[in-house]
Amino acid sequence: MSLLALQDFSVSLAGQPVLRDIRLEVQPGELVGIIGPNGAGKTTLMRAALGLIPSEGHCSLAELDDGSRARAVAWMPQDRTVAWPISVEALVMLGRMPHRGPGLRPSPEDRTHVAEAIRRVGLQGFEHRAVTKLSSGERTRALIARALAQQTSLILADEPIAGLDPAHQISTMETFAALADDGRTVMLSIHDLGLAARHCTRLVLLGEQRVVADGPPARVLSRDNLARIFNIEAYLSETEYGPVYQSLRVLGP
Ligand SMILES: Nc1ncnc2c1ncn2[C@@H]1O[C@H](COP(=O)(O)OP(=O)(O)OP(=O)(O)O)[C@@H](O)[C@H]1O
Repeated sequence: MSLLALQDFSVSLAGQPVLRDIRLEVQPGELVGIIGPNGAGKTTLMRAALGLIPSEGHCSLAELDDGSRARAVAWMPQDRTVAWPISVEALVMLGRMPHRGPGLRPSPEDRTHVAEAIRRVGLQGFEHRAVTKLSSGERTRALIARALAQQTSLILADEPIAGLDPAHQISTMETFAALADDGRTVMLSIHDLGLAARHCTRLVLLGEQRVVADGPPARVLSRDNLARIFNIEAYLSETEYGPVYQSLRVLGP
């Protein structure tokens, strides 16, 4: 059974339709990249699926009560603001909140998950640094660690690799791929179509308020889809490293 299933799912913002009749079912073991031009509705799709903004139609997550949803789904928003100067360790520990009662001290298991999440994003040695004193990429990685520490079946992440250096973009995508290999599900929005093609098991292309294409990266990143939705021509080839993609040129004015 899929944890995330959307049917006849529509969202309007300020009276304007943004997404119409979305049908999307995500299975365990998938690393799903949500792609589409600026304004296509990637953030809106994830926020509405989480119930953060109103929607119409069916969303399986809406059937969960708040506590169950917090134990089932981790959310990493695009806004990386952390208002308080708490330590990296304390920020990542917030990911454990759904697993223990309010006011209870972290268990050894909580501490293990936090340490492991910090290790996975390469922030060992930063545990006691205030989050407000991190670089923007380091703060992004701390927020990814918070989502990892939550130990959920599903992670939704809004442009998690934006602003990361190349090595950390790759290692973050590899971390998500490893989670998917373990039977968890990761759905992320992403503008880097090269990394999307290389690491995602499935791409969902949003455009014209709908799902334009949904499937393996090579099929979704077709010449026609790239021209019609992104207005670009690109190079895409299957290589010994997997699919290699490069945007080449804008097609029209
Ligand atoms: N609060 C809001 N009120 C009205 N319209 C909004 C609001 N938030 C977003 N929109 C509009 O909804 C559409 C989808 O926005 P959304 O942020 O989901 O796009 P996106 O695909 O995530 O874009 P980007 O790639 O730029 O992050 C856009 O046209 C945007 O202008």
